[in-house]
This record gives sequence, structure tokens and C-alpha cells, in this order.
Amino acid sequence: MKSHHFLIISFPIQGHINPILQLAKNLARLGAKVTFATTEHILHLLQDSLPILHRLSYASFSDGHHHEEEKEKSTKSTAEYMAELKRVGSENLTRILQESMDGPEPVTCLVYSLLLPWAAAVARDMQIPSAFLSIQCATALAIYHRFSKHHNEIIDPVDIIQDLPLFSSSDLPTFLLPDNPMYSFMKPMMIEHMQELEKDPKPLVLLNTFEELEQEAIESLKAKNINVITIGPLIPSAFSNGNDSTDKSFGGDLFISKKEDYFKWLDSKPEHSVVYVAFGSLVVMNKDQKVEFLHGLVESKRPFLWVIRSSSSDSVDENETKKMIDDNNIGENGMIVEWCAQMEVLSHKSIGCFVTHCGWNSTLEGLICGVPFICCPHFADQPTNAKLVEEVWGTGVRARANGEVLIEREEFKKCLDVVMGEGDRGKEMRRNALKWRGLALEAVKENGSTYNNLIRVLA
Ligand SMILES: O=c1ccn([C@@H]2O[C@H](COP(=O)(O)OP(=O)(O)O[C@H]3O[C@H](CO)[C@@H](O)[C@H](O)[C@H]3O)[C@@H](O)[C@H]2O)c(=O)[nH]1
Repeated sequence: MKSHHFLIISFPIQGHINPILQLAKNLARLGAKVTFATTEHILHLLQDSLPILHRLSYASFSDGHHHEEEKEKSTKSTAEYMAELKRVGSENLTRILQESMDGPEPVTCLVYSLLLPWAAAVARDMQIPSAFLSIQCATALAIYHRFSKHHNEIIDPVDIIQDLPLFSSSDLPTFLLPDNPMYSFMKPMMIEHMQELEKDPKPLVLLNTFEELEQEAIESLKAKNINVITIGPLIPSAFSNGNDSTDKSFGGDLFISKKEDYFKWLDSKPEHSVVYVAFGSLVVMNKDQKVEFLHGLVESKRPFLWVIRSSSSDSVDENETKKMIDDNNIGENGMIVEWCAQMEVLSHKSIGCFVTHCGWNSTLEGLICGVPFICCPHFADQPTNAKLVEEVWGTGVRARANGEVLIEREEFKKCLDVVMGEGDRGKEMRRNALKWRGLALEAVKENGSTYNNLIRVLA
């Protein structure tokens, strides 16, 4: 095995930090030297929770803001922030790589992830090999690739991958659609990602998925001469290959959970009875939608655990939601938390279904725990993930919004009945969920496809 030093860099949001940090841990456990880097501000916030592991160290790069200047950042538009991150981040990354060249263990491979395509150019200029870590599904990557080639093409429905169902525009990553507010800078960003890959005759792409799960999409990417290697699902070891039972969390939480309360509560519930509701780290739900979900949950009379993040833009709504819950006398049947240890919750025996926005991490986490889904996608790759859950893997159902705005309580209750009830469809979803859990566990265990691929990366 070669002596490797991977520098792995992450865009500073929870949904990116989690899988990227997990890859860093997995590589370090196999003996490679790994440096995980993200922006100064976020590394500062994470510093007390980051995993301590032999051969794993941390570094930060500036995004143009000192960590005490966050207020100023919030006045900038996302497009302005991204442009500054590219400019300042490129300079900083060059410095980090230069310093490593002069040190005892120079970086041998830069691993960069989504939203940081400029990092590939920095590595190329310094003649350092790089790999793109795609932390969304292979299908999404195949869609980005296709749309980077056909800039102005909007076909509805579109045949993206042979042997998969057709994709309508409501199944595509939202920022590829011209009426999406992020279209103007996100589409060029995805094109930039694909163009960077094309500058390499056989670009290395690490995918947070596993071969058995997305065979068709993986084959379609390979046919485009992309050297794709599946290394997922990137999940803490205690829940995947079990080679470290102490590895129960990703290790870089930007939010706080009070564990004791809800685990005691979950322990008191019958097996597969609880509806777990959580929409990741970015979705902000409006009050009307919360009211519909709340009524759906209460009227379905099933116990539920619901994560409602406290965020500045959400806090007024949140107080109202809490009042609503008190007014509805939910008591023993429902519990609301601001954040939780999601992997531990999903693997708890009381959980019967996962109401999710279908962020890719949540999708993989539910899948490896064998929990069926109710999909309520909001933006980005989420509609694509929901499509795969419902139509390809058969492990859940997509709740349909009324006029693309609101999932009404009746629709939500109907979904709960299908997924948790005794009908044939629900039974089949639960059987499929167990099938995919089994295949995911096979992939990550010693000599499974994912395990072997990671060894190949290190060879
Ligand atoms: O109470 C909670 C809620 C979430 N999580 C974790 O937070 C992460 C959330 O990730 P994800 O489910 O992917 O959602 P987002 O935070 O919304 O992720 C963003 O990034 C993902 C990866 O690019 C995309 O797939 C999503 O669409 C995008 O919104 C997961 O690891 C969860 O386990 C917790 O630990 N506790």
C-alpha cells in the first residue's frame, strides 16, 4: 500500500460535512494520513466535537470572513458568497498545499466535493492529483453531466438513464430548472464541475453510494469515461460495517441535541410504531405546512418524534408550533426536539417510518436502517432521491403537494396509512426496505464492493 496523504475539503454545511468527515475517518482507519479542511468559521464551531483519530488532522481555509464577522456574511447573497469563497478559498488552498509540499508528509491527493469545483483547478496548477467526491446520488451526477452537455435543453419527460423510469421536470434537481431562484449561479457551477472533470482524461470520482443500489447510473457514468468508484454509504461504522462500535456519530455537529429525553421516550414505544419526522439541516418550513403535518400526525394517532430546528428565520413559527402542540394536547403521543442523533434514532427499534425531505444523507441513513420513507422533497437533488425511493427501490411513497405548495393533512395521513398500515403496498415497502438494508450492509463489510473499492483507492 502506498503512503498516502489525502487533503479532503468540505463546503461548510452539515449535509456536506457529515459524509466527508466520515470518508476522512474511514481512510484514516485504514492507515492513510488524512487532513480534513473546511472554512475557518465552521472549523471553529466544530472544534469541540471533531473526532480524534490517529492520522486524522484538521485545517481551515478562509472564505473571506473572519469567524467573528458572520453577520456581515449574512447580508451577502449566496451568489456573492460563492464568488468570494472561490477567490479567497483558491488562494488559501494553494497556501495549504504549498506548506504541505514543504513538510514531512506532502499531500498526495486533494479530494474536493460539491460546490467547490475551483479546487480541481488549484490541484491541477500545482500538479497534485485530485478526486471529486460526489456526495449526492450517482443518478444526480448523471443528470448534471447530461445537462452540462445540453445547456438549453428542457425536455419533459427526459430519458436520463437506460433502464430507469423517465424523469419529468419535477423529478430533476430543482436548480436545473430556469424558474428556480438558484438557477442563475447553480447551473453554471454544475457545468464548471463537469468541465473540470473533462480536463482530466480519466477523472477519479468517488461516489457516496454503492454499486448494487445504483448500478444503471454508475454504468452510464463509466460509459462517459469517468472513473467512478463507489465508497458509500458514508455512515458511522457502528451502523455500517461495525468495525468500530464506538463510531456512532459523524462527529461534527453544528446543532445541539439533548439525547436523554427522546431515547427514554422512544424506549417506551412499541416496535415500528413511531413516525420520525426530520428535514435535514437546511429546509425551513413555513407555518402552514407545519400545521398540516401536525394535524396529519395527531389525527393518524401514531406516536411521532419531530425535529424542528431552531433557526433565526424559523423561530417565530417555532413558538407558534409549540403553542399549537400544547393546544392540541399532544402529551405522550408526540415529541418535538430541536436536533437529534439521527442515525441512533433511525436504528431504534420503535421507528416505523421516516418522513424526510430526501437529502441524500438522510436517504442513505434511512436505507441502511431498513426504514420505509414518506418523501417530502423541497429543493436541490431531493426530488431525484424521492423518485428513486418511490419508483426504483420501492421503499417509500412521495407525498404530493397541492399545487406544488403544500402537502395537505389528508394526503399526509394517506401516506402514513400506506407506509405503516397492513395493506399490500406497505408490506412490500417494508420488505424492500429490509432487502436494501441487507445489500447496503453487504457492500460495506469486509470484501463487500464498497470496502474493496476503498482499498483500491489506497492501493
Ligand atoms: O436532527 C437531525 C437532523 C439531521 N441530522 C443529520 O444531518 C444530515 C442532513 O443531511 P441531508 O439529509 O443530506 O440533508 P441537508 O442537510 O438538507 O443536505 C444538503 O446536502 C445534501 C448533500 O449534498 C443534499 O442531498 C441535500 O439535498 C441538501 O439539502 C444527516 O447526516 C442527518 O443524520 C442529524 O444528525 N440530526
